[in-house]
Amino acid sequence: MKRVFEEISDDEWENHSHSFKPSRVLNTTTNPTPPAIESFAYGSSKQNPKEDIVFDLEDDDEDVVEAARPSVANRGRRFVVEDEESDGDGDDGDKDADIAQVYNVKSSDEEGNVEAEAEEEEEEEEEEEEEEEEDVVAKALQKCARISAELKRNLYGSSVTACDRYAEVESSSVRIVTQDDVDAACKSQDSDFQPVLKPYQLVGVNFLLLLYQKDIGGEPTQHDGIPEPCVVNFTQPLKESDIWLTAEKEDFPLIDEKVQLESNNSEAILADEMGLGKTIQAITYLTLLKHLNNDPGPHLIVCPASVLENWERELKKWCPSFSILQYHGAARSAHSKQLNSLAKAGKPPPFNVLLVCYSLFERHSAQQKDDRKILKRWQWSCVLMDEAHALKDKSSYRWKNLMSVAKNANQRLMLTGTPLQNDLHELWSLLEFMMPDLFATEDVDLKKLLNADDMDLVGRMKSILGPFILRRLKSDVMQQLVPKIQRVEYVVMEKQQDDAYKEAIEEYRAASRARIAKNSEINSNNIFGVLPRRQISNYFVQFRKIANHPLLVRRIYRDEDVVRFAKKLHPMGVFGFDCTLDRVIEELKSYNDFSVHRWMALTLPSAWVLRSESLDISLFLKSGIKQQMEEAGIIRGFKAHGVGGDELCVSHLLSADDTILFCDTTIEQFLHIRMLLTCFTTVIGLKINSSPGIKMCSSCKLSVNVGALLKTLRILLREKSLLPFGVVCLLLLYYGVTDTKGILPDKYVMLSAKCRALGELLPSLKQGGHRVLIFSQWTSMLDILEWGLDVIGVTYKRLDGSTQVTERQTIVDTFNNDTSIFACLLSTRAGGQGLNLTGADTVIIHDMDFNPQIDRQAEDRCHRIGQTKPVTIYRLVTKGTVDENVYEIAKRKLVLDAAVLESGIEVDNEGETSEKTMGEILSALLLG
Ligand SMILES: Nc1ncnc2c1ncn2[C@@H]1O[C@H](COP(=O)(O)OP(=O)(O)OP(=O)(O)O)[C@@H](O)[C@H]1O
Repeated sequence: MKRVFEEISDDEWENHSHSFKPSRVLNTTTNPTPPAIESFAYGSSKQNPKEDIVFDLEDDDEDVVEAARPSVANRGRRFVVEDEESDGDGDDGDKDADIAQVYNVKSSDEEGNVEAEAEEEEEEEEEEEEEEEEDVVAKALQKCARISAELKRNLYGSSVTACDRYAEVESSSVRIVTQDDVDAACKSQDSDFQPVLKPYQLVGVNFLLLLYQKDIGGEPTQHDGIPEPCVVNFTQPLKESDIWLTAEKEDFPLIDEKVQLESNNSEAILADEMGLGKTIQAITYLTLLKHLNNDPGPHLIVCPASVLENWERELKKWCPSFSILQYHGAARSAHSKQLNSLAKAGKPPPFNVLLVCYSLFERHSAQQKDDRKILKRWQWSCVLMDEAHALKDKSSYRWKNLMSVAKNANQRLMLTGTPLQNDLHELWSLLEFMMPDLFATEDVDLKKLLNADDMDLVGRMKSILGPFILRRLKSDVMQQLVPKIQRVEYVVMEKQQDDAYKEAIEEYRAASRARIAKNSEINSNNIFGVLPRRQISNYFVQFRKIANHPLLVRRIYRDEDVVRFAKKLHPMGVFGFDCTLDRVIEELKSYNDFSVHRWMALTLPSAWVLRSESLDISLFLKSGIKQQMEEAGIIRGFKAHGVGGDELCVSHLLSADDTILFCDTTIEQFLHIRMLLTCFTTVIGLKINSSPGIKMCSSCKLSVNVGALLKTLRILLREKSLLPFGVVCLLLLYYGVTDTKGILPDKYVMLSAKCRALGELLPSLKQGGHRVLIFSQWTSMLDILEWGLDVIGVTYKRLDGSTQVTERQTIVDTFNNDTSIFACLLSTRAGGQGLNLTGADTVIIHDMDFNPQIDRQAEDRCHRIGQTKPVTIYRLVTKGTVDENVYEIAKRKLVLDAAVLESGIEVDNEGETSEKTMGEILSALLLG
């Protein structure tokens, strides 16, 4: 089945409510058999007897077909009736009548019969549809099984009967390249770097090269003529004749649709466990393609923003001959025009590798559409997707838009340490992306068809997919890997937090009861019958927040306080001078205690604490800028003192009488100010919505008057020093508030059991010479944790989704290299994947996810190649809260994972099944 993968249309875009539908299956205890989806992880343990059956079938396609067909044993009654009837006379024409007769016999009155007939017809139609849909799956598996069998013969040669996966194959018998070839391909005259692959990495590179040689992923008919597996002379370079598509690749011709449709593809998933060096294997592979096959690309590498810099760095190191272009942020703006005109003119791209982020495929802006248009004009040799589990949802914009670019590539290569999501249909999404011709299912509801409990199906898929996917575990390949110790710290709430939790239970219980009282037909045992879905999710999140920190809800600041603060903030235009008082009150009322506190603290004139990579107090003091600012009347009574080398405390910036007005702003000045504000917010880590600087500037309508300030600004801009920017930005935010009432004292940060636990744990870890990564799913929690770490008195860095992409690698490097920094705060989403943070040897999962694989990704930021110390993982669980439920579910899932091997993950907080689980927990909590 051929699919046309095109850019999402405007209509389609409009109709989508969510780009990424979260979906995670959390297997509950109702299923006694561990779902074996993770057995796709290609473990050697043969848990499923069917595996062997399928494996033996490769010499007999018909049997493969049979094996690939979904089991009918558990289908509904109609199938039984139909089978019996067809057995009788085999006449399809009589079938409906016969079925009706069957139902008539069961029915007692005529009317009922008519209804039953109608229902039956409907059922029949549905079942037929279902059957057709099942057929789509069966057919896809059947096609894939043929190719798989062929590929196994080619890949495993004589080992075929004994091997289920490439990793098991005696590596010497299927090698194309050796370390010598790698040396020759990766060497550079300008560098002393010795690119030495570990033995299993060499196997990985050979695997990719073998698949490159073989033709997979196209229509089966194209594979009938698969050449006999070559007797590989492993040290010889590949010959032109061994490779397909080399002819079309010359001079990077623009896409010829005809050629593309007929071309063969090579696809693979490299799924080694996190930290085993997938990046390096993939880069070496691309280098070898150039070295041995004269295939210089162009290659497109798509990855999460956090690892963009790392990719560029590793590419430069392992493949110095490649020219690389990072197409993101400032580099994007600098190059888009040039790339566009080259692409339009049919000229080859000026790079071997283009590095882009997934975000380029997620939005519908004109800019991103234009970017994708450019990408579509070139014929890519390899489109490589890092952390490819990002493509688990085939209905997402990301999947569709990326496919519209990748469909024409000669090869789609996926890297993921967690190839399997919790659902088979998510794995299918990956496979369909990799091999759309084989796995396309159009609108079939895969969720319905791909049941993870169907061991038969799981076994078949596992065996069929074996040759396309290579996965090794750390325990398999790295005997010397440092141990990973898991610890769970149960923490106990003290009165204030406990009260907050109990109050929430009472409030939500009362709300639920009120709804039950209103409607007597409600099923009062099931929360889904009582509360709307969104409410269930909201309540659950509130419980989780309180379990993490009571300041994450508003309980301390009463409505009167909020109104009082609003009256203070309103004249300052904190939310924009256009904003009415009522609107400010409304806004503040929606804030949690911590946010209200922070807003009040930010409007105070004293004791601003700045923290930044670029802050250098001595530079500031020496530069003469301070003096200029004082002379210009911009600062007065400036006092600075360093804390931990990179903090600056500025007090008494201005007296309340000094007014800083901005009026008659020119565009240029406005842009400067906006830049400064953005800079300021970065410097002190202030978060106001997602793009703080912009929001503040556009809404504040700052008017400019302070000529001296602007003069100084110009000086500062010339100096290109970030520090004074931060200081000046402080001035911009100065509104003359002197009332410190309402600010929470430091002891409040220790209100949570988890922060108190950190208060004990962190100093002792520091004393023991350990360094720590602290993960939370919520950036608001990270904000509180920053406060907590300040109070505890340890140094730290922070990385989350709001961290500039260009800053992320610097933060990683600084943390890894500067041992005076004790901790790194990370959001699980932005910091949990791809990063190398081996500078730490301890991971604290502050709040766990339902899905333990998300946390495992986070753990492996420091448990990876390069780690020399044993790694300890702490999970914090607040006793007597939903935290315990989340942990129990995650633990159960981990046991299942262990039973069937490793699995994969994507970060999603509100998947369907977690919704179901939330419902179960809340039913017990509120209705029990
Ligand atoms: N052969 C090697 N020689 C030296 N360093 C290596 C080698 N292989 C991997 N590394 C280093 O090991 C670290 C982990 O590698 P990499 O980031 O490629 O792992 P990964 O499998 O992609 O992990 P993840 O799934 O977490 O993204 C990196 O710092 C990398 O430079």
